[in-house]
Amino acid sequence: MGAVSSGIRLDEEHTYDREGPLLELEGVTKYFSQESGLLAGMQFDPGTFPPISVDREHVEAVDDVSLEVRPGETLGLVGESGCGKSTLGRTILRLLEPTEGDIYFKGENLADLSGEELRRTRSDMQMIFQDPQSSLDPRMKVGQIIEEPMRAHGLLDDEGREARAKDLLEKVGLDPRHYNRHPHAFSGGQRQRINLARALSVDPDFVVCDEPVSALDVSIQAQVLNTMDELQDEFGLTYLFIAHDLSVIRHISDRVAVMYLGHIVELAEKEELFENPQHPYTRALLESIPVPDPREDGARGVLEGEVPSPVDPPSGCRFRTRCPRLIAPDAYDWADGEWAQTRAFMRAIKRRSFESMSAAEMRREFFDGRPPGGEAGSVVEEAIDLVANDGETDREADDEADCWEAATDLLLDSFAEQSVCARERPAYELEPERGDGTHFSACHLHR
Ligand SMILES: Nc1ncnc2c1ncn2[C@@H]1O[C@H](COP(=O)(O)OP(=O)(O)OP(=O)(O)O)[C@@H](O)[C@H]1O
Repeated sequence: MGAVSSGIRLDEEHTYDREGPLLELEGVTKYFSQESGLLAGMQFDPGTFPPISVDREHVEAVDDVSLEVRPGETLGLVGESGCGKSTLGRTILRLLEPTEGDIYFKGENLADLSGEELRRTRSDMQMIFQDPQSSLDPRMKVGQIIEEPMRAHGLLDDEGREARAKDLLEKVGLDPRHYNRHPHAFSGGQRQRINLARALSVDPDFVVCDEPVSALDVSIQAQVLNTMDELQDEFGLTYLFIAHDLSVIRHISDRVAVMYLGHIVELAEKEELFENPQHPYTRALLESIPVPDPREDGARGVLEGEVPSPVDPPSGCRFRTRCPRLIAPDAYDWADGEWAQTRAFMRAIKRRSFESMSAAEMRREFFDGRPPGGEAGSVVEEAIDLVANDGETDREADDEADCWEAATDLLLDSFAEQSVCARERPAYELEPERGDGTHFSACHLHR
């Protein structure tokens, strides 16, 4: 093959123009097994050989994710750090072996591919990473860096590769005369452009972009995003765009998937998701975007508490332990407002967010003096008794802590763990308010 003269696409005949998704995930799950703490995880069982076994814990990084990515679109994947976004991206590209589930690319199950087919599919799916510094070999020249994937896939001859590398430099907004420079001569934004050129050198159809602009100055981010947008049209690209920053996601995405602790909790077209968010987690994320108004303190509805460990994630809805809208357990009768008060009381006890007070003060503070009646009321009274300081003189700190813990356990076991949010994993298709797409929300409020 000679130099590329007829445009930048290498194999237009392989462009995916069929109906249906380019990529489809069915129940994709990725657990990492890790040994639990030394000795703590050792089990001694004389009935087995060897009698000592090591308890393995599983980090449930991605759990049962099903979604599709359509040809030509940008699907944004957003969520707090550690929620499993990168793991999902890497599992899609088979850089990690899925624990369970299937990944279909252009209708083919990736697990069934081998030999030439697998090789071609691998070049069709590329990834760019957050840190343009460490992903570029400082000893190599920019031209070599861009040509490397073409060489690995046996594309073009030396002359053709050089011509294409220079073409690509121009396409990503760099000077082709810088072909012989080393990466250190470039700024962060320029280095990310080099990464783009390298990923595009093999003419992929699908690119996983893992936080590609997070390490860049905000002023540079938009420029790189705009270039990525232009290249998407020219190269016929489909992006899975991973970011924790909602403004970046809003800039680049057509549809947005929100991830929390290994689950997709909401997925909708961009406008629908930003204007009509349905999942309490999405709402909390949107509300925590800093507002550029100095009079706002930015602390509206901000997410409370820590993300639980993915080693032992909550049952049902994984967000329920932090959710301000946890659903009332059906096992009790609740009069208007009683559940909201009880839920707030339960959270305050769990966080120990108030100083010890008398039972009467607690009833007044949390229940306007009228705690719920019936069985729910008995549980509430029992919890109040546990932490109330009535008649107590100088309880030891340890005893005090035990009392709060006992009250927390009682309330969580009696109420939170009985909620449908704890008992069933939610999944609902909703009617969107905007656009004609679909709107998925994993929240039982849509029951
Ligand atoms: N190789 C590994 N072995 C064990 N646990 C891992 C491994 N890789 C990731 N994890 C864990 O899996 C979970 C998901 O991590 P992942 O990096 O996918 O999240 P993320 O949303 O991309 O976060 P970030 O934006 O911080 O990269 C985390 O709890 C992480 O500690």
